[in-house]
Amino acid sequence: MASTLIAVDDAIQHMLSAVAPLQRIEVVDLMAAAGRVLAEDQIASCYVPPADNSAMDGYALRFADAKAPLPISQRVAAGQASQPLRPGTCAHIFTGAEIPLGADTVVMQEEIVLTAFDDVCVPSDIRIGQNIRPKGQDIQAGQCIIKAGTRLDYRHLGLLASVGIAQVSVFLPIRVVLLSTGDELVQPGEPLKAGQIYNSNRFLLQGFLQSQGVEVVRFIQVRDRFEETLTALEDAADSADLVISTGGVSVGEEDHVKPAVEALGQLSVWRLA
Ligand SMILES: Nc1nc2c(c(=O)[nH]1)N[C@H]1C(S)=C(S)[C@@H](COP(=O)(O)OP(=O)(O)OC[C@H]3O[C@@H](n4cnc5c(N)ncnc54)[C@H](O)[C@@H]3O)O[C@H]1N2
Ligand code: MOO
Repeated sequence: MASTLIAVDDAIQHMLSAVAPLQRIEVVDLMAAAGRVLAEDQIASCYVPPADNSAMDGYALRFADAKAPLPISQRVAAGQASQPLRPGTCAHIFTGAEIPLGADTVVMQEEIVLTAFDDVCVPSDIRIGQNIRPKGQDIQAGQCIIKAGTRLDYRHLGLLASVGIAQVSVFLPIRVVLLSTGDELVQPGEPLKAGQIYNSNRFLLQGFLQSQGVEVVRFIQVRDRFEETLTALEDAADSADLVISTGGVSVGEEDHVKPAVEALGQLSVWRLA
């Protein structure tokens, strides 16, 4: 009978080719988006960092001006807008603050010497561009930062927030009904009588499905009766995108899932190798 068995990979291919991806979409706040699957590519509409900023507390200046003592013409802290730098001067600047237009170098405050007039003298071994985090170093505007189909985790939330995205389109979860068949099944927590066995499949499946972001909308347990199995399958199909049943698929008199499926539709994959 080996020739009637279907290889697992073939069965998976067969089932995948028979279904279409669900396209139900909703918009959720970023805080509620962890674990959800993105429905659209996410494009950055701004740069990160949004402007050149200082990696150090110190003095921003034009590299070309660095040889002479430089009077301090402005003070810029993080969160403040800066003014264009007056030629021949420097700006007292703090970590995270925007580099004034015209400045191209930052010297740490530990490395400078103040003259008697509070002008700033910088060492001779500075490099142009030092201690500046350039605009767009992390992300460029227009760049796709996350592709549709990505399941969002905490790292994606941080990335989306960094470009100011507050809401995202995500797919609604797949709705699954779990159907356990078998007169012998008992829920954990109940006493186990002769002939009975604990329903472990339900917990295994439900736990796995939930970990995959699937919504288990209902659990049904049926006894080994044809009518009961038929009714349960019909009910389940009404409220679910997918019904997963366990048990009742052998070939004995007590196995009603196969005839019930055939009575309601068609069985297209049967007997796996
Ligand atoms: N002259 C010196 N300057 C600095 C020294 C030093 O030894 N001498 N040490 C540097 C080191 S090391 C560090 S670390 C930083 C620490 O500075 P801050 O604590 O002021 O930096 P942050 O406030 O953490 O900002 C860094 C950067 O990140 C941005 N930021 C801050 N919070 C958020 C947030 N919630 N979301 C997004 N981005 C955030 C902030 O704007 C800055 O660009 O000091 C060096 N300086
Ligand atoms: O070394 Mo800082 O103090 O974390 O970048």
